[in-house]
Amino acid sequence: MDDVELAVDGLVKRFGGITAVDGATFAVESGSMTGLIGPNGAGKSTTFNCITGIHEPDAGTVTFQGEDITGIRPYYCAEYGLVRTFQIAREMANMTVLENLMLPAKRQRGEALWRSVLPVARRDVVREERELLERVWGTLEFFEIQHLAEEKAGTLSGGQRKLLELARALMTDPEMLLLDEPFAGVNPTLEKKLLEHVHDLREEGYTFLIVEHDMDLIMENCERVIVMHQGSVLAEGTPGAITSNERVIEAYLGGEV
Ligand SMILES: Nc1ncnc2c1ncn2[C@@H]1O[C@H](COP(=O)(O)OP(=O)(O)OP(=O)(O)O)[C@@H](O)[C@H]1O
Repeated sequence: MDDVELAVDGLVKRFGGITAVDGATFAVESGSMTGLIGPNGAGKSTTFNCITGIHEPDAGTVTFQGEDITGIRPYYCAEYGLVRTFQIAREMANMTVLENLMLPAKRQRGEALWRSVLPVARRDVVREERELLERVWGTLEFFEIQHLAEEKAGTLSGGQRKLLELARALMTDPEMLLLDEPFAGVNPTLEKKLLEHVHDLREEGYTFLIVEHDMDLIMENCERVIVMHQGSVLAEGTPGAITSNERVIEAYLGGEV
């Protein structure tokens, strides 16, 4: 692998008696679009949560751009440039699309913290707000959802919400995005659009790791695929190699999907 963006090594996460992730080891190449697949309960979401600081792993390491980020809190993880998309939570649903995009960008700047201790000229605040709004509108335009700016997030369709989730993640200025089922419940037209956006962003240099149950979608759009099974990595390779891998076929035909 030329340039490793993210490396997960011997990751373990237990919940009481359940070992959700059991020694997962894999690497994601910079600028790649990599799929993380596996039968239900394979440990994909828990792996995402351990990488992005939502869960603290019981063992193993997470290295991002050569730095050990194991166990750091989600906020710091985003500061490093590594973010995962989140479903729009209930409190976000009552906010407009515009407000939903303003919030992560403001948080990223640690606004409240430094403003409370440093005197800031009013014109700087105004300039920053203007720049932020320009970024928000740029992002809305990129995703072609300007017309939804004043809509409450809770009123959006499933597909529009997925666009908003991706847009929100982008507002934190990431370098790598972890997408957990970004296409679930999205109609084919919006799915195509969403995929185009992801490919455009990839061409700009973003790295993607995507958990998705739609196997065809992963195989058609990712250049590398990691297969998890029972908490560890069963296989890793190109879509062609994965599709014909006997162990992968067995894991999927084991009646778990
Ligand atoms: N917070 C938790 N508490 C207890 N057990 C959990 C918790 N989170 C996950 N698990 C268990 O860990 C295992 C792995 O779950 P995980 O959600 O990571 O798998 P997954 O591959 O993402 O599955 P799916 O494709 O169904 O979303 C499952 O047995 C699950 O029940």
